Amino acid sequence: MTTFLPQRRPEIAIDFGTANIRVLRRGDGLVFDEPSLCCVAGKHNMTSLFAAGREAYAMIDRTPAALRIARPLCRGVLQDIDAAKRVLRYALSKARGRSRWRTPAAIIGVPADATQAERGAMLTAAADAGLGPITLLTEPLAAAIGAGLAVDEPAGSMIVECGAGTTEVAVFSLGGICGTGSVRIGGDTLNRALADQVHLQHKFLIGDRSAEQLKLDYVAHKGSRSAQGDAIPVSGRCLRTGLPKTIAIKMADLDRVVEKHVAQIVKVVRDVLGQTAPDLSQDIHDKGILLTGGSALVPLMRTMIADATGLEVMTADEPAQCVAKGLERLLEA
Ligand SMILES: Nc1ncnc2c1ncn2[C@@H]1O[C@H](COP(=O)(O)OP(=O)(O)OP(=O)(O)O)[C@@H](O)[C@H]1O
Repeated sequence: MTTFLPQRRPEIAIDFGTANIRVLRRGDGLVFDEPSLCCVAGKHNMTSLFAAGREAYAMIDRTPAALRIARPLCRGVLQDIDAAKRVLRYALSKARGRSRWRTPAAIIGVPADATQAERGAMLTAAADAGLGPITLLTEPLAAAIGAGLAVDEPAGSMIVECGAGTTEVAVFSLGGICGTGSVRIGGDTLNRALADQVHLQHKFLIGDRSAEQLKLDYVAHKGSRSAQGDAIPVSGRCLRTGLPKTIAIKMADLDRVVEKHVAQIVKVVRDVLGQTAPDLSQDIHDKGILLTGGSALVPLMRTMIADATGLEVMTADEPAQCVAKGLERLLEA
């Protein structure tokens, strides 16, 4: 695994995701895991940090005019350098503990299809936040290592890394990536699709956090044998009356939205399989496909990919932590 390591041994690694940021410290493992957003006060280039991470998450959809929620990443890549710097500085200050690092060498995960400009933006934000030499590592590779796949072997293996902003499909052999495909959709896009469904069908508005909760309730309902009824309550504002209300959303209506969402991911998986060399294909046929990332827990993900490919599809243990676990293994190597 030494092939992935930079020249100066990194002290920390960062899984900077659309939904969550996780910081790993060499020797200590995961030392920070919070939502990757911040809340800023003021306008234009006269802003100051009001809150970040978990505290800022609690403020979503509840900010007065003087405050604004800023998300560093959108669809898996950096969109707001200023917010990225603030969130990174906050995460590093929390992760530092009693360590005395100054400009620590770091590994940061990025999507495999990130452009040079997107990689450059991440390097700039990280350097401005006080990080030293930075090595960018593709997230699917980190996820595969974290999930325990033998990526160094001369045999093909495939993962689907299902994040909040992006979903990446990758085939590995001999420590390298032999094929990739991606679609810039993920858990956040699904939340929006669910909120749109509620809006269109019920003339009812729900906020970002309610949409996330609706999705998590749907997942829990699907997974629970004892779940009662075929509807999930959601709170928001009725557009007909303008009043706050709680309504019930039928599971069948949510099934249709999730199915449409997962179908886009299934298409990418099939495309990548269609471009994979025959021997690697055979290996994947023997080993199956592994799902990683928090959105791997979306119920139809496993079954729809299995049905469309005829392959065994497994979900990694603690899928949301796979990138962080892979980065930790590289830090300790
Ligand atoms: N039980 C669950 N069922 C479905 N989705 C879930 C569950 N738990 C978490 N998620 C979703 O997983 C996503 C977060 O996963 P993860 O932390 O892997 O993404 P990320 O690294 O922030 O995103 P990206 O890699 O796209 O930048 C969120 O969209 C969240 O709603």
